[in-house]
Amino acid sequence: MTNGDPSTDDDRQTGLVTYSRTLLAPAELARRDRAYAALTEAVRELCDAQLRTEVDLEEVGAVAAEVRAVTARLLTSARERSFGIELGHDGGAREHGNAVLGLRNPFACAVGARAMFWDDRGARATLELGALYEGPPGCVHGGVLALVFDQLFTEAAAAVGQVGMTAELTVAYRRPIPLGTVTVDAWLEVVDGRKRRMHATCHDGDGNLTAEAEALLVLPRWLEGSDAIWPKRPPVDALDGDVSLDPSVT
Ligand SMILES: CCCCCCCC(=O)SCCNC(=O)CCNC(=O)[C@H](O)C(C)(C)COP(=O)(O)OP(=O)(O)OC[C@H]1O[C@@H](n2cnc3c(N)ncnc32)[C@H](O)[C@@H]1OP(=O)(O)O
Repeated sequence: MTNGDPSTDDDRQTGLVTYSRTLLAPAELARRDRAYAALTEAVRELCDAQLRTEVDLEEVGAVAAEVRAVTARLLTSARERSFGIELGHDGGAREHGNAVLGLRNPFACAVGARAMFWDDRGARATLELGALYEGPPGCVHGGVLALVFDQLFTEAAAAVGQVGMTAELTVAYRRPIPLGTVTVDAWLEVVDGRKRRMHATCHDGDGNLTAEAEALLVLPRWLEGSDAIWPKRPPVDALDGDVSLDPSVT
């Protein structure tokens, strides 16, 4: 079974999680990552522009035709299915299709330098949630925040070597979150066999606590004893300095 991408080897199946290993040299991998990251950012900017544009309808029609032409160009060579998990040379996961942090996913909101980092206690994301993520007028959609919490729990669990799948997720929304900068911190509280109990907070750009979340992650039975527990590491446009995780945002 192959994933349709000649730059990776055959897929490995571990329970439900399918992953592949890159065959590309590190320098070539980095070159490609930068190119795809630039394309993703350009598409994200397009999405924001199309949401907010007020150009006349004739121009809207012309732009729609141009965008369809560009889409057809990209599809002249494309994977047959979703990105999945690809392992890099260091064994780290390249989850480039991930809905929150995927380098090649224009919907992802935790992409880019300083967006996501990990330490020996958990994970933090500092995100710019703009007009594309609106729920209540001028505020972040509650479901988008739940999505971000879910990913942060996975990141925090991986950072401390206690991966698991989300079995339960509870969010307490304490105050509306203005669109703009939000900071989410997640950490492990208790390990009980295959069960990991997690906690997380969300602060707005002014440092106000806006939401808290709890989750139960369970290491699936089929993943016990597997080597598919990958290290976390900075994205391609790596952090430009040491940033330590502090659960209390100041
Ligand atoms: C591994 C990293 C992959 C990346 C993860 C990315 C993060 C995500 O978004 S995950 C996506 C959303 N979540 C899912 O799809 C999970 C779907 N559910 C499942 O796959 C399974 O139900 C799973 C893995 C949670 C548990 O299955 P399984 O390994 O068979 O566990 P099982 O033996 O039934 O239960 C183990 C323990 O967990 C408890 N448990 C399991 N599910 C739940 C639950 N929903 N609520 C409360 N407790 C639960 C059981 O009661 C049991 O407890 P105890 O040991 O005290 O008896």
